[in-house]
Amino acid sequence: MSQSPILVTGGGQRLGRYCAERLHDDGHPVIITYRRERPAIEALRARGITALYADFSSEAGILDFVARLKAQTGALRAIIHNASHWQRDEDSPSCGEDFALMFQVHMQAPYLINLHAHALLMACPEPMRDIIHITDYSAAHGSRQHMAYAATKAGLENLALSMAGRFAPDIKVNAIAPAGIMLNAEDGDDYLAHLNRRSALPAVPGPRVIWQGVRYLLDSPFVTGATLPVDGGRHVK
Ligand SMILES: NC(=O)C1=CN([C@@H]2O[C@H](COP(=O)(O)OP(=O)(O)OC[C@H]3O[C@@H](n4cnc5c(N)ncnc54)[C@H](OP(=O)(O)O)[C@@H]3O)[C@@H](O)[C@H]2O)C=CC1
Ligand SMILES: Nc1nc2c(c(=O)[nH]1)N=C([C@H](O)[C@@H](O)CO)CN2
Repeated sequence: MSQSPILVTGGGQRLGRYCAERLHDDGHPVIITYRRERPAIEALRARGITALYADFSSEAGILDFVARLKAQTGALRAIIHNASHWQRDEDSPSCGEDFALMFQVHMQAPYLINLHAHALLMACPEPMRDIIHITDYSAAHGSRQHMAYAATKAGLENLALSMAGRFAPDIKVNAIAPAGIMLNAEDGDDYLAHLNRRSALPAVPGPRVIWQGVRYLLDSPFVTGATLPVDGGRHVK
């Protein structure tokens, strides 16, 4: 039986790309979304991964993507909502726009895609179907420097709870709440030290720990409505 594809939003780099490549290695057909054409996207295509353009910054952009997704496939094994805009709370005139953008990407896109792609998941003939929301440790704990980001990730986490109840028993819906997984180019040694001070286990483990969570949730027939913390035990530090 040919397998139905797994959709990874924002799969062109870092955690999303790593999970997309491991899913492909495991034999799943994979569809990723990207905004910016670049060599990494071409490299993924060369591996046989389908790349669809998507800009989730507006409802029209989300619905445009859904239409192209439906033209691409008649079924989905899973949807992994990884796409994210990470922005500090700036004391600037644009802070309202920043909040709105993170609402669009972290909440409206997963909400609309899950509802409009529900039929694609239901068309999957495999025994299990999944939705996984990649949230953040800060969703349950807040963040003094990333309030809008944390609030919209909390909304994403709450959507997973609601949709787990709405879509059961046909589709499992879970969240993974990471913290301090990968650094960014601008992060220096002082920031790494900061992350290690906040973590009970050595911080910045890299994307494999998120992939392990994704694989676990996809393979577990009895887990839904859960949030898997992948945060180095930050809450016990
Ligand atoms: N890295 C870490 O340590 C942690 C990560 N997380 C979460 O894990 C997930 C992956 O993290 P990471 O790989 O670092 O994330 P990145 O910020 O590196 O990548 C996010 C992806 O989302 C896409 N994206 C951003 N804005 C939009 C938009 N408006 N429309 C469509 N796509 C968009 C980007 O696509 P493109 O590049 O094509 O523009 C990008 O590839 C995220 O949800 C993040 O919040 C949580 C805690 C820690
Ligand atoms: N979309 C993103 N969200 C987050 C990132 C990121 O790079 N992109 N990074 C974090 C980490 O906790 C950061 O502190 C270490 O790089 C949180 N969310």
